[in-house]
Amino acid sequence: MAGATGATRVGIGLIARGGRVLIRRRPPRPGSPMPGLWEFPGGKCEPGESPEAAAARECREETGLLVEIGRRRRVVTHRYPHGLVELHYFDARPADPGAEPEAGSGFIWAPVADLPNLSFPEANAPILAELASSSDEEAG
Ligand SMILES: Nc1nc2c([nH]c(=O)n2[C@@H]2O[C@H](COP(=O)(O)OP(=O)(O)OP(=O)(O)O)[C@@H](O)[C@H]2O)c(=O)[nH]1
Repeated sequence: MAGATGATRVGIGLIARGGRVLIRRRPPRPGSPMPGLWEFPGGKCEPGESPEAAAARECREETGLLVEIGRRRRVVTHRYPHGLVELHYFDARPADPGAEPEAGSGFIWAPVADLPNLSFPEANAPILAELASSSDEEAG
């Protein structure tokens, strides 16, 4: 869905547990940009859908996990060659604290401290810096 700026709004879930977050490599899909980079679960808002609802829906569809969406950490507007996106990043956690992502979904629990060493889409730079600094605080 296009926002007021003409950007495509995207809801993203930072599903965290014990200092780790769920990420996967972007699968190679026909017409889908940036294959091979790591990503958080998320996707475009459907017409009339809030970024929060999109984040919850995409987390469910992509990881198989029912999640509780928490606070909106950050909104980033970024222009890619494939278009302008407005990324809404939400803290999230599995509704069932012991639940694991669906086998075959490709999602893994990555230590937050490792995220700076992995290649993500460039719009993720600010949220990665924020997550890395909060992991430093926890470690210190
Ligand atoms: N899921 C996800 N999307 C991200 C991240 N970072 C980031 O810039 N994006 C961008 O958010 C946009 C929406 O993601 P999407 O997964 O629905 O897009 P897509 O084009 O792969 O999906 P589609 O095949 O349904 O069109 C894409 O432009 C994607 O590059 C991230 O960490 N996770």
